[in-house]
Amino acid sequence: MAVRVRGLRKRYGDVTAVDGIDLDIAAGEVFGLLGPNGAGKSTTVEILEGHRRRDEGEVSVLGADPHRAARSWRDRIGIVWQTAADTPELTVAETVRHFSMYYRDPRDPEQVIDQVGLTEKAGTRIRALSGGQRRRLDVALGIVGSPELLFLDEPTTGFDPEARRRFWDLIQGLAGEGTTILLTSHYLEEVEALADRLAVISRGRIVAEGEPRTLGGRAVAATSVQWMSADGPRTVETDTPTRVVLDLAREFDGEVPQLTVTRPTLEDVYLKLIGATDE
Ligand SMILES: Nc1ncnc2c1ncn2[C@@H]1O[C@H](COP(=O)(O)OP(=O)(O)OP(=O)(O)O)[C@@H](O)[C@H]1O
Repeated sequence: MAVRVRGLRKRYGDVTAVDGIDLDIAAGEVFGLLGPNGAGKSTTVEILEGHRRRDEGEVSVLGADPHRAARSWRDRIGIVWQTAADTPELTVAETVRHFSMYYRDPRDPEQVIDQVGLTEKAGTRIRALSGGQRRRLDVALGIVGSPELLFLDEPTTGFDPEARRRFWDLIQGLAGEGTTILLTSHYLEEVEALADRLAVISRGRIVAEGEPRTLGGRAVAATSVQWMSADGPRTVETDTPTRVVLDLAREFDGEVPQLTVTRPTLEDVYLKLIGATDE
């Protein structure tokens, strides 16, 4: 296990931010943490990173308690901070090179800059980067130490669609090399594209956990079949969509006009899950 958490609790005064979380993340897994604003995602991640003290519970990250871990442990994890680089007058290349020197076994800075798509901006000062470019630099600084475990807290906020796709390729590449990744995101399609497993967290508790494909009974939920009948659009919710389509094909004697067959999206399931705990 790369990450093992049992009974994690954290309070800020009257607010219980994390209210008894259990979590297992296997080595090499990409794990997604989803939840609405204020659900407790960042608090959980910060505790796992060793940047926040917990009130209760057991936490093991790469075999150590993050709160007591040594310098050598820190070398094995990567964190994508929101605005890691505080060096506005340095260039992209200088910053990545500078950060790489903190690690025992860094990646080649030039290659990292290329991986995040900043080669053209390598000679540009940080202060002259756009918001999305800065975020890409944050990602570069998170991976330059070749971490075994990478924490990505809302990594693609502010990315344009092309940069987001490129980032997904990068993450899939890192996962392919065996990097364990804990990702939080508000973009459901991002978690669906990247995560092997995910947990939905709401009000400090995990309300569902599983593969994106099957979360919250998604794979067995009723399927919606829609088509255009002579009287207008029709929709049927069914557990046997194949049978419905076969019957329709027979009825129309061939192509069914404007036929669509849809299962609930991850977003449908997610909204239902967090809605259920809001009542
Ligand atoms: N330093 C702090 N002091 C007091 N309360 C805090 C502090 N940090 C977080 N909280 C509260 O704890 C709860 C959980 O916050 P947290 O940042 O972990 O949520 P989150 O799921 O990461 O939210 P978001 O999606 O908005 O980033 C919230 O109610 C928040 O207001």
